[in-house]
Amino acid sequence: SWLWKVRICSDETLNCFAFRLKICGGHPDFRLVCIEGNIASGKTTFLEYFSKTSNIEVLTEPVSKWRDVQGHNPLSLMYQDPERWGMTLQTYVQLTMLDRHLTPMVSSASVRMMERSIFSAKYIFVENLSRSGKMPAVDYAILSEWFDWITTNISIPVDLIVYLQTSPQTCHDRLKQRCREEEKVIPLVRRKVPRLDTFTAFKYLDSIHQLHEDWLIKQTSFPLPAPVLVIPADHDRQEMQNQYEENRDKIIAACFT
Ligand SMILES: Nc1ncnc2c1ncn2[C@@H]1O[C@H](COP(=O)(O)OP(=O)(O)O)[C@@H](O)[C@H]1O
Ligand SMILES: Nc1nc2c(ncn2[C@H]2C[C@H](O)[C@@H](COP(=O)(O)O)O2)c(=O)[nH]1
Repeated sequence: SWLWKVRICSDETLNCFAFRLKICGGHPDFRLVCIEGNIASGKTTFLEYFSKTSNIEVLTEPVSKWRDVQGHNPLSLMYQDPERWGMTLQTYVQLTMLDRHLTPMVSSASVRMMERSIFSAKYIFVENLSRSGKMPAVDYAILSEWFDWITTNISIPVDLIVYLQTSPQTCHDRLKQRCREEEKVIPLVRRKVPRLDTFTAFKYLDSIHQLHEDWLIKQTSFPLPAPVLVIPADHDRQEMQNQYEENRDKIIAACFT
């Protein structure tokens, strides 16, 4: 029996055990709040504000990984040719968002705020590529099987979704202001051209907006992994900080009910 005890305590067994625990969802000792919203709706700004709170740990979207994976930029490739590169980007988004969900806390905080989720990657962005005819059915089917396997076999607890609800016009204006390199291929003016642009910004932002509304407000499209707290986010910076403060206690309380 001592040999069995030695085997149980051997490193590879413990590592394997820890891995299984991680995959099978050992109960995390923190609450997770996913901050959802359209492109340029103010999620990063929201997280920057709450990152100053001692009891909250913040995880932003791994956009830097999508812009540089071993020297490749799948985000840029997708914007330039979504039919060819949509699957490539979404496969990597799904991997990196799963990694985000499973990343252990690095602090003693009891609440983690995470920018978006593996759920919005699938229910918003993959769905948008598919519905706009920019993702072949076979790609959509394979991504969906991957997503279903992951969410069936791996525990991915979410305690609250905060939805920063904006109008597409507000996001359009802020996107121009931010001016991210890869997004420059999105024509930021409503162009009247005979053929449809790959990404006519306003149409793109409006589609992404509608998918958020269907999922988080009307609740007619996909299941919700957690309750939703809606924060109107079209206001200016100062008013948004007031909104953040007015909702701070509500956010924390919702995590522990
Ligand atoms: N309330 C606001 N009013 C005006 N500009 C804002 C506001 N919140 C954020 N911004 C600006 O809009 C752009 C997008 O904000 P960001 O927080 O990066 O959005 P997201 O993370 O949702 O893409 C940034 O340039 C940011 O400085
Ligand atoms: N095709 C996808 N694009 C995505 C996804 N998640 C984010 N994004 C894009 C949208 C923006 O260009 C950029 C960062 O998003 P912000 O909302 O922070 O501006 O990445 C996705 O799953 N698929």
